[in-house]
Formats: sequence, structure tokens, C-alpha cells
Amino acid sequence: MFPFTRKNQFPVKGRLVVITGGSQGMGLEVAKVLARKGANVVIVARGVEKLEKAMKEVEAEAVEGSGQKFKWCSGDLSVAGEVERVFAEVVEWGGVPDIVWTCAGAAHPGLFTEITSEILESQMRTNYFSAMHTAHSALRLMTSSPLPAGAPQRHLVFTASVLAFIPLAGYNPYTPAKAALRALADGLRQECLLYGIDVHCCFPATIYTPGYEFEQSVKPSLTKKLEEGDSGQTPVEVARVCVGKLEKGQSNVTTSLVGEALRATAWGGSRRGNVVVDTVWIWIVAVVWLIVGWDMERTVRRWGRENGYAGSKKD
Ligand SMILES: NC(=O)C1=CN([C@@H]2O[C@H](COP(=O)(O)OP(=O)(O)OC[C@H]3O[C@@H](n4cnc5c(N)ncnc54)[C@H](OP(=O)(O)O)[C@@H]3O)[C@@H](O)[C@H]2O)C=CC1
Ligand SMILES: CCCCCCCCCCCCCCCC(=O)[C@@H](N)CO
Repeated sequence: MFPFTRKNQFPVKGRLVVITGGSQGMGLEVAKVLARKGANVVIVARGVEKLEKAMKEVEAEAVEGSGQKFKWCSGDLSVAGEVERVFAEVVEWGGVPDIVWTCAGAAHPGLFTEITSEILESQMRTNYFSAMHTAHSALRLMTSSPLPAGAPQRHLVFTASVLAFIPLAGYNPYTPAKAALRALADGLRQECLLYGIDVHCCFPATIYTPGYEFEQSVKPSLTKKLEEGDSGQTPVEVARVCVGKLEKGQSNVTTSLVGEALRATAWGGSRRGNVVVDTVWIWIVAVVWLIVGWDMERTVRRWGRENGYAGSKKD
């Protein structure tokens, strides 16, 4: 319509989208946004009751008279066999998905030495293996059934966290899984050029979700203090911003100003967005982080002294 409107790089109307972790929080809001835009939506999680309730909410967003289809599937995505079964069900029902978006995940914060090795391992399963197995199954399906010429590209979207960019005491059971996920997304983005599949990764900061309520209940007060600088977002806002940026064709998606700044601390070889804007951010943050990083370490030492941790030296 308007000559300067750029083409939508993430069209979902009439396409089949699978969203893991779609029964609550960010995943549910993503499902609702995409349903409103005309997608056929599958949500996946473990708990059946939550899935049934969420499905009704998603269906209610459908475009009237569009004939959109909806489905939920229950499975533990941290287990490879379960992921394969879930995708087999999806394919039988609606064919090979056009878009797969991993939102399943959960943080269990705590000081590393005070956390059990079982929780450390399950954090990796919940946050990394679940997304890795989902990507593996999804990409195998997508690559074995090529799209007809002229069809819009397929997409794989991961959900990591800004913690993939920075250290934050108390998140060490969780952060490494999200950093690994970021590395997987960067690597697959390059590899999937072979197939014409677009790979994206979202990096939200704090989102007020049921998962967040749980993590607050176990989070050390030190961790709460260190993340005070982030004001947080609703899942509705995060979903809206992510979809908007995917439509603009962005690969690495942050959802707030803090997210954008934190992304600039850790570019490495990740694909840039707007090269000029990103480079300016990187220059600014290179200097700003000297202060922020120093202040965080000072906060840790202070908290240690106040809470009887012997090794906390004076500043
Ligand atoms: N909330 C926050 O502050 C932030 C969250 N994130 C990330 O965003 C994503 C969404 O977070 P949020 O909305 O808070 O999450 P919630 O904990 O509110 O919801 C998590 C969803 O994932 C599902 N899920 C969890 N584990 C599995 C599993 N093993 N197999 C299948 N489904 C699973 C849950 O359903 P069920 O339990 O029934 O399986 C639920 O639908 C996560 O990856 C999280 O790490 C990133 C930055 C900040
Ligand atoms: C140079 C710019 C400085 C900006 C100030 C820095 C403030 C640090 C904010 C850290 C936010 C951590 C959010 C964690 C989200 C998450 O993944 C968990 N909630 C898990 O669910």
C-alpha cells in the first residue's frame, strides 16, 4: 500500500506455527499474537490442564471466518523421544511446520554451592536440551520436505535471555544453558543458509510470568539486588516486540533498552542488525560496562560482608 513499507519478513497468516512452552507466560502470549495474525497454532508443554485452558485463550484470538486450526500437544521436551513423538503428531495433524518457536524453559536461581547437582543438571535439560531437541526434530522435518518455489521462508526461533550476555551471581544454574542456546542459534543460523531456513534468537530480560513468580521464591536477595536496574516487562509486551522485530527481519532480538545495551556487551561473531546502530551501542557500552561491571562486583562483596561470607574482601 505505502511505497516505503518494507515487506513483512515473518508472515504467519495461514502458516503452521509450533510454540513450545505455549501454555503460559511468554509462550502463551506469542501464541495469541500469532493467532491474531491468522496462523494455525500448535502449543506444546507438559501439563495438560494448563494446555487446555491456554488453548481456549489462543482460539479466542483467531480471525473470524479464517478457518484457522489449533492443537495442543503434551510432552516433556527435554527427552529426545518425546520431542519426536510430539512432532510426529503435529505432522500427521497439519503437515510439516513452517515456523517453530521455542519458549519452554525455566530458571531455578541459587548460589552455585547451595544448589544440588540434580538441579544443575535439570536446568541444562529444561533450558538447553529441550530447545536443542526441538530444533533437531524441527530442522530434520523441514529439510526433508522442501517448500514449493515462491513460498515464504521457514523460521526457527529460540528464546534465550539477556543472561546469555552477562554474568549475574545467583543465576549460574541457568545462565550457561542460555549461553549455549545462543551459540546454537548463531551456529544454526549459518548452517541453515544451506536450506533457506531463517534462525532467530530472542533475548528478553525480566518478564512478569508464572515462571518468574517461582524464581522469585527461591532467588537469593543478592541476585534480586543485582538485577534491580531492570524494570521488567509483561509477557504481552515481550511477545509483541519480538514478533514486530521478526517481521522486520531481525536475527538477534532484544525486547528493551536494557536488553539492547546488554547485547552490545557480548557481540562476538553473532550477526549484527543495523551495523551503524549496533556499532555505536558497542562503543558506548564498552565504556559504560567498566562502571556497571565494577559496581556489580562491589555489590557482591558488600552483600557477602553483610551476610557473613568470609572471602569477601574490602572494595
Ligand atoms: N520470566 C523471565 O524473567 C524470563 C524468561 N526467559 C525465558 O523465556 C521463556 C519463557 O519464560 P516464562 O514465560 O517466564 O516461562 P514460564 O515458566 O511461565 O512457562 C514455561 C512454559 O514452558 C513449559 N515447559 C517447561 N519445561 C518444559 C518441558 N521440559 N517440556 C515441555 N514444556 C516445558 C511450561 O509448561 P509445563 O510446566 O506444563 O511443561 C510452560 O508452558 C523461558 O525459556 C525462559 O527461560 C528469558 C528471560 C527472562
Ligand atoms: C550497560 C547497560 C547497563 C544496564 C544495567 C544492567 C542491569 C542488569 C539487568 C540484568 C537483568 C537480568 C534479567 C534476567 C532475566 C532472566 O532470564 C531470568 N529472570 C530468568 O527467567
